[in-house]
Amino acid sequence: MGKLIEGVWYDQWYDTKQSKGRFQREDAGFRDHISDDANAPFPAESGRYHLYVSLACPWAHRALIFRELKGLTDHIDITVVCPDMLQHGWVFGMPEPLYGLTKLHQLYTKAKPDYSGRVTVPVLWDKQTETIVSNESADIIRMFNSAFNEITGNHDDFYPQHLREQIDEWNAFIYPNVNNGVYRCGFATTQEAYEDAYDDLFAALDKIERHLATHRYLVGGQITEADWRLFTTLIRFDAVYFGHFKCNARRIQDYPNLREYTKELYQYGKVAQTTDFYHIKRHYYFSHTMINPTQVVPKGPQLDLSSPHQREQQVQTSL
Ligand SMILES: N[C@@H](CCC(=O)N[C@@H](CS)C(=O)NCC(=O)O)C(=O)O
Repeated sequence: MGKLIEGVWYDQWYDTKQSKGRFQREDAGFRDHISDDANAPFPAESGRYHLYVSLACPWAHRALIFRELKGLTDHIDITVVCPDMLQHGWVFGMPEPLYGLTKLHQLYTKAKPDYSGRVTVPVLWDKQTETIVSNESADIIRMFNSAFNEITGNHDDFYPQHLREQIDEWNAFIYPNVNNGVYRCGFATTQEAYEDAYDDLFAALDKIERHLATHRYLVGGQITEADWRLFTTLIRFDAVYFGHFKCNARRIQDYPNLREYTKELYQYGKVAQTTDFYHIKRHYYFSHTMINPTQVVPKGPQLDLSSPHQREQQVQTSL
């Protein structure tokens, strides 16, 4: 694990000394946008963009899910990095297809030779101008949601105008407390920082559990972006965050509504095929050697994600 400083790679762990042991996620460095306007700098075009992902990473998983749901698999190719992220950061098992690079940080310096910052997935690459359009999953899923609609003919909308305010509210609550909340637990280097993050996380999950007792989804009776953003953390929770990140007040299995909701989303469309528990467990347990120095990866837990979910009955009985 490391970062680029003025284009040079340094192998270093997150610095939590300045923040009293608290993990603080860096903002993404590339924030451009693909648009459905043909004259935009990055216009939507079939075959022009390439997505670099890790199957382990919850942020990259959002992008993979939207690529599937929005019918983009024939229009945007992907490269999957190795689950092991060690001294070189994210690396490719085989040289990646566009330039034969072996490490993801080489792609960042190809886009910006003096880049400073962390080298993260997902990365949305423009083959034409040979640069990174965006390495921010929150932006990438918005682009996938609408920019390619004319090309794919898929007009499913996970961020509909009339629900935007409520979706944004849930996102603003779920990001610090849940999505990043599990990392705030796992990467904390002081007891106090860990306990604060843990309390925030379980207060948030308890609140979402109560909400899901009377609402099938987070917002508006339909699956939205807010659900998919929550899902990629929930699906990793029992396998990784509960043990490895010490998020162990309760498992998702112990929350009846969250458990069935997670199953419903997992069973939706081709979402199960975007979820890879080998990569998920291997990445976290093998890469974070300061948390798990033996690099032993647990065999369990055994999860039942495929039995029919009970969401209809659950929501009806509590109304
Ligand atoms: N804000 C980014 C965060 C992405 C992110 O932090 N990805 C992690 C993988 S789960 C990563 O690549 N970490 C490498 C590092 O921090 O060095 C997004 O949502 O796209």
